[in-house]
Amino acid sequence: MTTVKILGTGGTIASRAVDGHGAVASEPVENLLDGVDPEVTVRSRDVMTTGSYRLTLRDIRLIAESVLDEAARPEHDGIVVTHGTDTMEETAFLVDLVLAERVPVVFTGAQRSADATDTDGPRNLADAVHTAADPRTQNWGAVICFDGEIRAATQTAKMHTLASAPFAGGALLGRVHSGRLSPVADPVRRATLGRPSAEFDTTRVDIVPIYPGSDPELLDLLVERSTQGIVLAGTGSGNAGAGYVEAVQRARAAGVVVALSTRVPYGPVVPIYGNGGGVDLVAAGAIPTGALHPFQARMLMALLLSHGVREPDVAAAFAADATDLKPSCTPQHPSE
Ligand SMILES: NC(=O)C[C@H](N)C(=O)O
Repeated sequence: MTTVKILGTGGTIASRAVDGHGAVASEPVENLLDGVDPEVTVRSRDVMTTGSYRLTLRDIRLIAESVLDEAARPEHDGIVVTHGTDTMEETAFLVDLVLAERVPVVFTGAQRSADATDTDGPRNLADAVHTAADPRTQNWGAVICFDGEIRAATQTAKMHTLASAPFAGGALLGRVHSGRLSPVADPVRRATLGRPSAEFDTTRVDIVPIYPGSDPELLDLLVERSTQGIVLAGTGSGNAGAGYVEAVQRARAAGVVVALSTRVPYGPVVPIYGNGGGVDLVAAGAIPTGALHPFQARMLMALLLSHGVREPDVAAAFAADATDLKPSCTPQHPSE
């Protein structure tokens, strides 16, 4: 019989209203298993029970370690992680970076609490278990399964605060409905990185959004606060206004690694513009993050820096995401 391990971490799928305090993650994962396919042997345990907006890098490392430990056990065909949607893209991406095993790791959650009459949690969890149990998902890495869609963790982001299908961006690998999984594509996976150590917990990488009138001296303040890395969420294809090129140069001179991402949800960073734009920022030492959005770029940079990786190897790691011409998946059914 197929065996799936479910790791609970909290999120809306595990939340109930607490009088006057809003919804709070409180349900152990074993209370959420009602809709799961009885044909699959399910084992479950809680790693933590919290809203994902509260997660620290340490928490994310502990979740990733639990996943890797379970994935290494030969009795498991797949792993499911229940997780809040707010930062699911960070945890799922970190797991994808470090997962060497072939077992799929399927993240899911809910947009409506466990005590809502129309909660979407049970269906999402049932879909996630089907996905993890299906032999065709072996070697898919970490994926996000939500509202019937299965997406590669890489490049996926929460794009809607309330919608029942909040995730988009990453490659669509398959669809699952009523216990039937239809694969669409296989992900193109990057080389596996070493698992995070305790060093990861305190590796400081900050994100700086660029907007009209934003102050480049924020970079200097972060350098003063001993940041180790800065990800710029640039405008458009990766640009910034007056003063940022010099601020990047100062940060680089202080030994801080700077990456250039974009605040735009879709499309890669491509140095096109001068006069302080992407061409000048890259010349000043900012590493383009390709199609990785700022929050996943931050996770990759934090993992690399915590492993002691220094430039130019950080730049080489980002080069894997550096072009939209490289497909992030190979279609199984080109017509879909
Ligand atoms: N839908 C959710 O799970 C959102 C929740 N605030 C969380 O991330 O924990």
